[in-house]
Amino acid sequence: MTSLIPDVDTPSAPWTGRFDGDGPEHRRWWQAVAPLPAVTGPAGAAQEAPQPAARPAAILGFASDEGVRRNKGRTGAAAAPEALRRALGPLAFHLDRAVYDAGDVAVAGGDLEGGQARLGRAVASLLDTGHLTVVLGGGHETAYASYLGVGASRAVTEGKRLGVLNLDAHFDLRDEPVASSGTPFLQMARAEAAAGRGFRYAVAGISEANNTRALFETADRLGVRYLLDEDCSEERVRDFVASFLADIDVLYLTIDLDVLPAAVAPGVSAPAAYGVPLPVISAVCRQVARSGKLLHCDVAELNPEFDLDSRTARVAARLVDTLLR
Ligand SMILES: N=CN[C@@H](CCC(=O)O)C(=O)O
Ligand SMILES: [Mn+2]
Ligand SMILES: [Mn+2]
Repeated sequence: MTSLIPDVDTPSAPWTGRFDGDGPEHRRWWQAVAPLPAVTGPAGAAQEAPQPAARPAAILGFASDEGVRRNKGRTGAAAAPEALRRALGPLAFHLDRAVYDAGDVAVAGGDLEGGQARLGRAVASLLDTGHLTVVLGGGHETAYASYLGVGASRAVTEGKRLGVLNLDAHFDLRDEPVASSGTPFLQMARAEAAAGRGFRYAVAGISEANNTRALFETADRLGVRYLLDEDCSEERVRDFVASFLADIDVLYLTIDLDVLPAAVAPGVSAPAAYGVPLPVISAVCRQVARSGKLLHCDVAELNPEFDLDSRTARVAARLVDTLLR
């Protein structure tokens, strides 16, 4: 099968999960996900099912922890796309949309920038062919790769106002000589300025104790909207997200799993001492899914090496499932 997206270098691995039967009433993710079909290629399994109404989703893995390594964190996130597919596979499939797996972009030999460029081209091509794109990171350097795709998509280049909503304990606005998992949103701010566009960036879950005064000053200078972790009640976050959504046309949502409490998400580079409760994060995902503005999303920072009973991967899988409802 010819790939729609030449920049993807690893073919999709087969999805697996529990088998309860072939009928739609038994369907789980592993049975519903189909390889991304070529433009004129044979129909995938998802096309054999009754045609769902919603925009098809396309999943891409970004197998990278080069950004985490450069940011002096705990490496291992390069194995996350595989762990996330393994956690998604057994989930019961209740979605009203087709889901395709477009494979992985792997960062090799420390070439983070090359990998980000390739993922960006793949995302832009999938967006421009009508998909809701979902990237399974990768360290949070995934966000800049995602942005390259979103920023190059027709939706954004033709004038839709883009908003970037980050659920994260960290701003990731570091001003460093090299790109890393700590720099993606400053890179975006600069790229948006170069494109003559405003940068609309909001973060929920910021840990005051884990972001220096310099980072808060950068956030203020860039007009970043943020909510501290201790202020993330369900109601406050709902209002925060609603007011952000009101000012944009299309949303890129990025979930850094270290926004969750360490007991819920132990498998990350920097586990959160405080963290935003899972029901709040899950409510944001439902709110965003219902808004009709979600253009692209990703989950980042899963490190399977430090996970316990795949707890973090299971939580991430459930959030992805919620986002695609
Ligand atoms: N992706 C970003 N990570 C955090 C890491 C913080 C830490 O290691 O304590 C940051 O750079 O701020
Ligand atoms: Mn973080
Ligand atoms: Mn982050």
